Amino acid sequence: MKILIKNIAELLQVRTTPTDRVSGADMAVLPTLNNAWLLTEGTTIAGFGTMDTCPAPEGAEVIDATGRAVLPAWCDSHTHMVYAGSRVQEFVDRINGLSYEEIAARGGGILNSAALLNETDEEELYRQSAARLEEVMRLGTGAVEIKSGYGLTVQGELKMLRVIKRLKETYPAAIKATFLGAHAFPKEYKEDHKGYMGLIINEMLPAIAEEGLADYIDAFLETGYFSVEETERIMEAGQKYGLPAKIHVNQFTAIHGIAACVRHNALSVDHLEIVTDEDIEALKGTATMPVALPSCSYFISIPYTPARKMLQAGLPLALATDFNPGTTPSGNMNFVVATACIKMRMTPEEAINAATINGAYAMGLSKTHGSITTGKKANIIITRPVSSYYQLPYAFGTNLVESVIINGKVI
Ligand SMILES: N=CN[C@@H](CCC(=O)O)C(=O)O
Ligand SMILES: [Zn+2]
Repeated sequence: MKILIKNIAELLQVRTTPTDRVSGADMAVLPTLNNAWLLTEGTTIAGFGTMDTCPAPEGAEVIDATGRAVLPAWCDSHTHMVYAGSRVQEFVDRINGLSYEEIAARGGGILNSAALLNETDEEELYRQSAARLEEVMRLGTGAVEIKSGYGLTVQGELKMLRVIKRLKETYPAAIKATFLGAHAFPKEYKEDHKGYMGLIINEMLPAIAEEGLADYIDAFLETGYFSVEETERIMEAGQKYGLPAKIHVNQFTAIHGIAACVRHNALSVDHLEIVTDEDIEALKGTATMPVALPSCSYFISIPYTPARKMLQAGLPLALATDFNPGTTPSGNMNFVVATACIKMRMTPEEAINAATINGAYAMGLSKTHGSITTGKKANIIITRPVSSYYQLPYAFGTNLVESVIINGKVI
């Protein structure tokens, strides 16, 4: 199957030389073609150019994109979209004055979602999760990472990861699975960290590896959750099974966790609402991608990642949703991009780079996703008519995604 998109007003994120990620000042550059065409063939991008070179391939479906922007589908490198039910009561509790940490200290938060998940059967969990995935694909997400971490038992974690596997097999979006058994200490292990660490390392990990259910390993490195030392053990255990680390860190406190993640060659460090100069120094010149989650800052009213400071230091930055029932019940990457521009003072060019090419890097997909490049996956957003792509973050509450192509098919 071939699709020819022609008369594209602005074709964004056009990369002809291999680019795995962009950093610092380069993030302000978004290579663009005006008055362009793009051809897909099968599941990949077959070519693109300006309209004076537009081909007329036989049998191609033709889409006229007059007045529209076309860009790579979003690459959302951090989600927890496999979960049961919601935490809507905690949302109201926060409105009434409780903080995220206070709710967690009362036994709510992650443990609340874990209790519900363990009561929910796999079929129902799949049904709820598939509906979320379908929604975000319609909003332009073509590649997504999904974490476990609401099981916190061997069976619960396996159930989540099996649901992720089934989503991978069923949907055209690229999906990476991350094992997050180290998301919180279950109540019965509150005073027995060693015991839960043993369960993760000696029981969960081997069972997950046996079924080939995970691509990455994660831990919530935070005061009151997993310490630097515990997270280091988790990363080392993951390495033994070939699972690189993607770590939740610096959401509420900076406790020298980023340097530890870098030492363990983490693929990404995510959240980063609190970032010190030492953290920035630790990230410089490394292969670790910092990932900001502005919808989380928005929803639970915590600081935004200091993007300007990080880009000025020459670092790269990716943007992701953090879609989860507690801190971010939204998987909308369009809102993430807008919020990064509005609240983190990222330019539209920086935000789009962060949500495409750098997002792909943060889940090991930059060879196949994240840019308009011949041979990469045909994962494409066509917008509604816009005066320019600046309208994407500007009109922040409006859905400007008109159609989405994933793996060469209009979804
Ligand atoms: N902070 C850790 N994990 C999730 C939230 C988990 C939850 O509250 O359910 C996050 O990334 O924000
Ligand atoms: Zn998260």
